[in-house]
Amino acid sequence: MILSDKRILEEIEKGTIIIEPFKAECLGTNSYDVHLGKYLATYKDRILDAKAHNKIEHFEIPKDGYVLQPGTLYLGVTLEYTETHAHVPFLEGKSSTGRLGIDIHATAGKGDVGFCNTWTLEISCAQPVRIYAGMPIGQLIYFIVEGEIETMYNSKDNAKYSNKTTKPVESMMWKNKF
Ligand SMILES: Nc1ccn([C@H]2C[C@H](O)[C@@H](COP(=O)(O)OP(=O)(O)OP(=O)(O)O)O2)c(=O)n1
Repeated sequence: MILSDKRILEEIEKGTIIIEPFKAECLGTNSYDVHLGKYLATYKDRILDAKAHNKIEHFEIPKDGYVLQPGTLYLGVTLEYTETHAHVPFLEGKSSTGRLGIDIHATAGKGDVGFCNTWTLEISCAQPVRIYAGMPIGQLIYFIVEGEIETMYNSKDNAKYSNKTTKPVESMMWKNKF
């Protein structure tokens, strides 16, 4: 089950969901709209290696926007810092971004109970498109979780994306043993 607008507000009042900054007008019927933060990043190397620590370069989106090009993976970040202590948060695109040919995640939409951070966006586009810091970019939806949680995401030793940041974070796949 997905939380309704009223239930999201109740959870915010209880402190089990935190969204900063929070604006009432961003609350949808059963979602909350999130916005593009000012930093983007691209990988330094063209060929990525799933076993290696692939380094990224951050840059700021200029005031008059930045044109994304097809064939490049851009890492973005939500303006919003979120904490979700009792539900499973999912990051989804918005129809209006999708209709511009913008994907905001390559494969990872699911968050974990206990995740406390900004969200890294895995951005690609179908054709060149100018994007702007602060534009609506996606939406968070909240699922009710069944059963007790033994290990919250932020308390896991191996929670790779739990260091608080306002910038996009590169893949930490290199920390996995395989
Ligand atoms: N587009 C996304 C998707 C997820 N996350 C955050 C929320 C998740 O709680 C956290 C971890 O996501 P995954 O479990 O999908 O990632 P991994 O399994 O690779 O990492 P870990 O081993 O830390 O669980 O990353 C994010 O910032 N941006």
